[in-house]
Amino acid sequence: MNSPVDPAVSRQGLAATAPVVKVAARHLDFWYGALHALKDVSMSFYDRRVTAIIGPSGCGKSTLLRVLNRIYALYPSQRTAGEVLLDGVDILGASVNLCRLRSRVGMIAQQPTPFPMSIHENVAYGLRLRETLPRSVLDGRVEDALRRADLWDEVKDRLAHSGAYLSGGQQQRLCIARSLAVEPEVILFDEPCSALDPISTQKIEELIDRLKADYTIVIVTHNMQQAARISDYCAFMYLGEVVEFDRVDRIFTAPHDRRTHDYITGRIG
Ligand SMILES: Nc1ncnc2c1ncn2[C@@H]1O[C@H](COP(=O)(O)OP(=O)(O)OP(=O)(O)O)[C@@H](O)[C@H]1O
Repeated sequence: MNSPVDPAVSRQGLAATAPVVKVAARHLDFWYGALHALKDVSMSFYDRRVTAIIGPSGCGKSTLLRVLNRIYALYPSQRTAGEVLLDGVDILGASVNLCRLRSRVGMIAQQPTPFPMSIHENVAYGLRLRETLPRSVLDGRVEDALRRADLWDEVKDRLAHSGAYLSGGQQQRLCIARSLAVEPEVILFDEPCSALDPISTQKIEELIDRLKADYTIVIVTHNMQQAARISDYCAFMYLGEVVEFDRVDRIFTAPHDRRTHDYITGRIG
């Protein structure tokens, strides 16, 4: 069940259309060994909305994503303090099933990373790990994920071919299909277009716009036009802190903090 409407949003008079909090970081700190990379981060990510995270290089954007699906837990020297609530339940707790968490919170990396296997197997792989399905059902789920990732028409006649021979943009959509196949609720995009040409970028942006009807989406981007085009909310990070979080139009037209203003006008970063 989802958490109640965020009080900060209600206060802004948005209650009639206020979205529901899906993920909430509360007083979150993160360390790479001795390096304090996230400092007292508190912010919410809303259901069926796109939230962009912007800020200069090294400010902690990717680190925040890595905490949201606990990928950092693979590295013993990396640790957190505080809470990250997913539907109100802290995912940083010791009892959390990390495999299940990473199905619920999918991650799309900067560089497309298809597995060294066929297009079909790329999408079927995660499904097979989770459940044993008859071939016809599995094929149907693979087709559905590829359709939702806007890739089906381009690959339906070569599902047995290697994913490595697709274009960069197609590979990125294959990775999105792979994530969608295991039925996530939240999708984290870490600069998903930085390695893509403008047409492939446009396709991914259109896809994200459609996906937000069903998912909570968080996107890290260096491209402020992209943040303005596709996000509903935006967080500006600086030196490990969330300096400002608001509706994207406010961030870009009337930021409250001088540092946000300086970043979006190109004075820092
Ligand atoms: N694996 C790691 N080990 C140690 N320090 C790291 C590691 N990854 C990132 N850092 C450091 O943590 C801080 C935040 O890095 P992070 O990658 O989250 O920044 P970012 O805002 O995503 O940067 P960019 O926009 O350049 O990708 C930086 O000081 C970075 O050098």
